[in-house]
Amino acid sequence: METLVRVTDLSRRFGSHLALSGVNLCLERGEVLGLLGPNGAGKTTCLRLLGGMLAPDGGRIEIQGIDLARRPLEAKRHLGYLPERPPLYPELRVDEYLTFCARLHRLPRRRIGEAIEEAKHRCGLEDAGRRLIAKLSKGFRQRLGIAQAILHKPALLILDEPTEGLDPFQMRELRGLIRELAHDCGIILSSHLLPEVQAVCDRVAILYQGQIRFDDYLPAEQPVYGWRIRLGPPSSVAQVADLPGVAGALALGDDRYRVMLADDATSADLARVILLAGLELRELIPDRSDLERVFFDLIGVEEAA
Ligand SMILES: Nc1ncnc2c1ncn2[C@@H]1O[C@H](COP(=O)(O)OP(=O)(O)OP(=O)(O)O)[C@@H](O)[C@H]1O
Repeated sequence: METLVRVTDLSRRFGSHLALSGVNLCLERGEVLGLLGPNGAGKTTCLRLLGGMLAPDGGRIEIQGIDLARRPLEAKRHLGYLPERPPLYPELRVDEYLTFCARLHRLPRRRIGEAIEEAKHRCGLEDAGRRLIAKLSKGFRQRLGIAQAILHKPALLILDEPTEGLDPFQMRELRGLIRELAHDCGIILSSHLLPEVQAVCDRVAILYQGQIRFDDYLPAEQPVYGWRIRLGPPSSVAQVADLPGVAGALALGDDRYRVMLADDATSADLARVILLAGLELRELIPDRSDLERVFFDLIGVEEAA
């Protein structure tokens, strides 16, 4: 494993407001890390610090072992950054814009043409070179934003809310691209959507009020979505498992059960068959993974408030 990024005890204030405090993170090559949190949690601040756009008040960032504060130019050579709003010039054509970015990345002149073709190919922009940026769809603009970030083949790619504002089809395409890019670099992306992070990331760090509250790998397989029920006594796991639409049941004690539904069954179906079987339904709640529990405890409550 090659550690691309190591963040230690990072903090940043804006006036009296502590936007980020005591953040520790690391990222290995090949990993996609999702920074998940509600609006104002500190995601953009964290990514801007990682990208060297903002200086921290405390802590340390190392990119491929290079201290970003001490050797910024050297460290930044290893990173590509897509801000929340891609820095595009609508009056330029795609090739013109990428040539401009290649110069900013200080690519040698003789390598620019080849680097642009490769970045366009990876981002599905092969036929877009002559198109005016003003005329590109939102999905293509995001692709172009990513193309400018990977021109110089960085080891670390930072993507701030990359799928924000895309339609479901564009989102799926961009997720595929992110997974593919992760074959040869490490990626940190931010999102405020749990399913988004679950769909594309290997690991998730939940940021809330400027602090990391959860940091763990996601299971390779999506957790099977289940339900927890509590019935009136007496009841048995066999009664629950035999209900139509129930694929499996596990007794949790005190007439509580974890229930897996067959593919097309819903929680409303479950409630109906329980009542039809003459059982008393006292509780029916979604069975969440640890990640979902943390996320909904912190963020679900916040958003509902
Ligand atoms: N330049 C700034 N000046 C003052 N306060 C700022 C600045 N940038 C961010 N903040 C504050 O820091 C906190 C974290 O903001 P940040 O943009 O990092 O959150 P976020 O998680 O990216 O939110 P969003 O999902 O809305 O983009 C917020 O309270 C925000 O108002």
